[in-house]
Amino acid sequence: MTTAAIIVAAGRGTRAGGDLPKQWQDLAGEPVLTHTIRAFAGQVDRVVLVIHPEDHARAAPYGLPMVEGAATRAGSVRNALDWLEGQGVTKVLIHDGARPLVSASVIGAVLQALDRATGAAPALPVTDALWRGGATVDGTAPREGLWRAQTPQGFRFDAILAAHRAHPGNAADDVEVARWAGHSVAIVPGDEDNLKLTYAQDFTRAARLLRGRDMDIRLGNGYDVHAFTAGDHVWLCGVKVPHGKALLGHSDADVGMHALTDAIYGALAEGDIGVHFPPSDPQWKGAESRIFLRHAMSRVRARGYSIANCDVTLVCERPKIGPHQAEMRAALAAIMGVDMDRISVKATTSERLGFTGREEGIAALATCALVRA
Ligand SMILES: Nc1ccn([C@@H]2O[C@H](COP(=O)(O)OP(=O)(O)OP(=O)(O)O)[C@@H](O)[C@H]2O)c(=O)n1
Ligand SMILES: C[C@](O)(CO)[C@H](O)COP(=O)(O)O
Repeated sequence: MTTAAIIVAAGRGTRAGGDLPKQWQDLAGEPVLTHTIRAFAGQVDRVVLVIHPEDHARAAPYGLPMVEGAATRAGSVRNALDWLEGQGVTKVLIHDGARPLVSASVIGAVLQALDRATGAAPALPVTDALWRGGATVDGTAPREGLWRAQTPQGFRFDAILAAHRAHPGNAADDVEVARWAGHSVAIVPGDEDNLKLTYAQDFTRAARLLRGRDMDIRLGNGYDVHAFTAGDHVWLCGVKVPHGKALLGHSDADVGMHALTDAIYGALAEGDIGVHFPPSDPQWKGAESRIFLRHAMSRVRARGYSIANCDVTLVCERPKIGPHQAEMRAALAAIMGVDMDRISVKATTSERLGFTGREEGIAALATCALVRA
């Protein structure tokens, strides 16, 4: 069984306006047609583009077979069906190049429905009331049983080829052609986001939907403990805090910064501090923990993320953290290169219970949210 998709992109987009036909206009940094073609990658065995002769050079870089369009959409479809004949195609999907947000699940549902039906197409029920009129409402129309048609519209290949060849022409879509030839067409659930770019304002909505779709949010947590040793200060969240003890560690033992750094590595699924800065490596002996945090931040940026927010909790009886809280937030924010309002530092005691309660050491927990838009 061979499946093919015909993407019709030979129209001139007169209703959308602009310097270029709508399928060549920019949508979120790429031509509309690039998004549409990408949606079919891996979904079908073959993709054929139907292109206006003037657009040949623009479409060539896609490296897909190109068929010349006709004066009408139906004529454009017919040219591609003729071209595919004899290539062993059993199921064909016919899709508007101007519907760049079609989802894999809609494509999959149409293909699947073709196992049982000659034709299948996505649609959404009409939910708004329907009126007749112009400047005023002159009447109403029942909406029950009415659907808003989308693409891809899918068919058994031989059936739709024969139907298009016999049809007198100018059908609005391929379902109309198939039904005219006597085939029944199953309706599969459409998708509100699968809009057709028809008018200029449709681009704004499509760009907003694409932005939302691409957003990626990642969460990480970190936990660290350091024991007290003899000394007169501790480093906590980048601040030197006078204290009757010091924290023991291979580096400067900044337990808060370590927990935060691990939370960031965790969000990226890139291990923890020990993986990037092995304690067995003498070069990190006594190292400032800000080196680790800066490295984690460089990984965040390299992967295209930014910090949404971080939250660090220090668990200790003493030193008291409150007087240093603002300075700690400012220090972390400066090292990370983010606004201070994205960084929280807070503290709690463990009610004198456990190792922190006995003042044998300090524990720290951190969470971090990364966002890529
Ligand atoms: N002769 C045509 C007309 C339309 N199409 C394609 O069919 C799809 C849906 O058509 P429509 O939205 O009507 O596009 P245009 O004809 O380009 O728009 P307009 O009617 O505003 O000029 C579009 O991807 C369009 O490129 C085509 O391949 N050949
Ligand atoms: C095929 C179609 O997308 C179904 O909704 C639509 O009919 C084609 O566009 P047009 O605006 O009707 O020309």
